[in-house]
This record gives sequence, C-alpha cells and structure tokens, in this order.
Amino acid sequence: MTDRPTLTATGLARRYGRDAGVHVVDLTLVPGQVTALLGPSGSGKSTLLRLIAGLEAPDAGEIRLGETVLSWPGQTVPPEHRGIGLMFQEHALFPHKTVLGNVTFGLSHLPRAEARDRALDLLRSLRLEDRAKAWPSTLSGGEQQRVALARALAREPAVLLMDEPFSGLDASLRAEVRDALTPALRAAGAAVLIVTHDAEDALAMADHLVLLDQGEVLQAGTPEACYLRPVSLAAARMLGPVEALPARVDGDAVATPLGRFAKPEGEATGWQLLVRPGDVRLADQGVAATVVARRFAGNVTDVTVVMIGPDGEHRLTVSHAGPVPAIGQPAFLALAPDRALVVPA
Ligand SMILES: Nc1ncnc2c1ncn2[C@@H]1O[C@H](COP(=O)(O)OP(=O)(O)OP(=O)(O)O)[C@@H](O)[C@H]1O
Repeated sequence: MTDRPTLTATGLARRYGRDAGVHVVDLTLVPGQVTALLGPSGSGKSTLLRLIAGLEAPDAGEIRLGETVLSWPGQTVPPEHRGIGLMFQEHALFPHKTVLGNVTFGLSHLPRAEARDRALDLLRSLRLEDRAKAWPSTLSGGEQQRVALARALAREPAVLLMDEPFSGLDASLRAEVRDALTPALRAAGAAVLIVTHDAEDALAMADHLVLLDQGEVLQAGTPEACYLRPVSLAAARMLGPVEALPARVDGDAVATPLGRFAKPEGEATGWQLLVRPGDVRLADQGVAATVVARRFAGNVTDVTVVMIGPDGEHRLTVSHAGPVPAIGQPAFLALAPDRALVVPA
C-alpha cells in the first residue's frame, strides 16, 4: 500500500446567516483510520462534509491533503480533482451494470484485467465475490451498500467521505453491515470520515470521534475517552442518556447527592455530577433513596428513585440487572468513583 496523505482542516468556517453553518472547526483525517462525525440534525455535519468534498468553498480557514491546499477562502479544488471518494445516503448503483461492472466503472484508466482483479479483490474483502455477476436489483439493501462501498474504494481514494451510510438499513441489518464494513474500511488505507447522527454507529466504528453541535466541535477523541470523560453535559448527552445532579465545591472535592467525588482540575463557576443510567448500582448499603417507579427492560430494570438531600429532592433513573425493590420500598445507591463524571455546570 502506498503512503497516503493526511487531510487537515484548520480554522474552517462556512456561515449561513448569523448562526447556521460551521463556525471554526479543526479536523484531521488520518489514513487507515475511521473518524466519525456525530451531531444532531442541523449541527453542520453535511456542511463540513461538503467543504471537505469540495462542493463548497469555506469563508475562512483551509483544507490540505498532505502538502496540497485543496480549499481556502472563496476557492476550492473541484471534487473530481481532490482524490476524495464520496458515498452518500442514496448509494444508487447503475441498474444496467452487474456488480462487477459497477465496481470497475471508475477504473477505465487501468488495463481491463487489472481493473477486474482489483474489483474482485475488493468484492472478496466485502464478502461479495459470489455476487459479482448479479444485477443490483437482485441484491439486498445491505449487499447494495457493500457494492457502493467497493465502488468508492476501487479508485483508492486518499480520503473517503460517507454520509449516513447506514440510514437506509433496518436496525438488525444495520449492525451486521456496519460490523462487516469496518475492518474492510480500515484495511483499505484511506482516511475515512463517516457522518452520522447515530451514537451507536459512531461508537462502534470510530477510531476517532468528533462531536459537533451548532457548528462547533464540542469534543474530539477516542470513543472511550468521549464516553468516559465527557467535557460537558451536552457532549455526554450526544452519546446516550445522562442525568445531571448538583455538585457543591467542598475543599478539593465536590459534594453531591450520591456522595463526595474528586473535583476536576481547572476553574468553573459551578460543577455538576453526570450520571449514566447503567453506572449507579443498587447495593446493600450506600445513599438511601425510595423507589417511585420501575420499568422492565429485558436484561435490566429501569428503576426511578427519589433521594432526599440537604438541598431538596433528587430524582434519578438507574438501569439495574437483578432483583429490584417494590415501589415505595427503600433502595441504596452506589456510584463507583471512576464512573463519577464531574463537569462544569
Ligand atoms: N445552503 C444553505 N443555505 C442556508 N442555510 C444552510 C445551507 N446549508 C445548510 N444550512 C443551515 O446550516 C445549518 C447546518 O446544516 P447541515 O445540513 O450542515 O446540518 P446537518 O448536521 O448535516 O443536519 P442533518 O443531520 O439534518 O443533515 C442548518 O441550520 C441549515 O439550515
């Protein structure tokens, strides 16, 4: 595999009106790594993707691929000259070409036999070799998705941009296709950017995760770091349900309704404790609470409890595997110190 360049976006901005668009964003896409860009609707994901694809020019900042400048204010190298592959939601295959014909389509610059070999290698890596002669209309949604990916990878792009690649698939197929594609994506050696609003897809696929909200990067890092050490309530919420409890500074600790925890370094006007439903356990001893609601959810039960603290009542929902006290009964709560997420309020 040849060495492929890294894509670097620095100080990138594209504004629509006063607030919309992307504000100042830095992003690095490394060859052989999958970066997931996660954000709610309207957060600027598609805008960022269009800027990187060269479909739009930025208002400020620049995009480089290795040493080559691809975009700068008001200017952009056109999409077809950027060495960037695109796979958008509507992954329309050519209906009148076979699977193999679809994958070799962009390889007319290669001798036929070489194009065919490369396409067959890719189809093999995506477990599609026995569908090479099939027509697209005879493929399942998941197979069509994989053919579209093979077609995008065939040209060996330095960067591959994928916009909501799994949005057309139902939940069970989605996980299967995603888990089949991820190793093939890494092996292809391109710098991959996946745009998604699905936290599960992002956590499952990404080497590097970027959380985008209102046109700004809230946090970037490994999925584990973003999940276990969120920088704010907004960042934590993007990766799953979380509740906030008050935290009062007391020396070098914070006092919370669930106990005392270390105060993070740094200054803030106030702090809060974030709690994910699976991180609090019902234990034999701990913080006293009363069960006010229970909901069976398969391998866990979601238990809502009320705790009475010096500063009033706090309600919390805990996902607990195992026996749960009846409504109205006492329960004792325990939060492991390494699961205490104390962030600025
Ligand atoms: N061409 C445009 N003209 C004006 N406003 C735009 C344009 N494109 C996007 N916007 C605005 O910029 C913001 C970001 O839009 P963008 O499509 O990038 O978000 P997104 O995160 O991709 O959303 P979704 O998940 O719904 O596709 C939105 O407020 C949108 O209305």
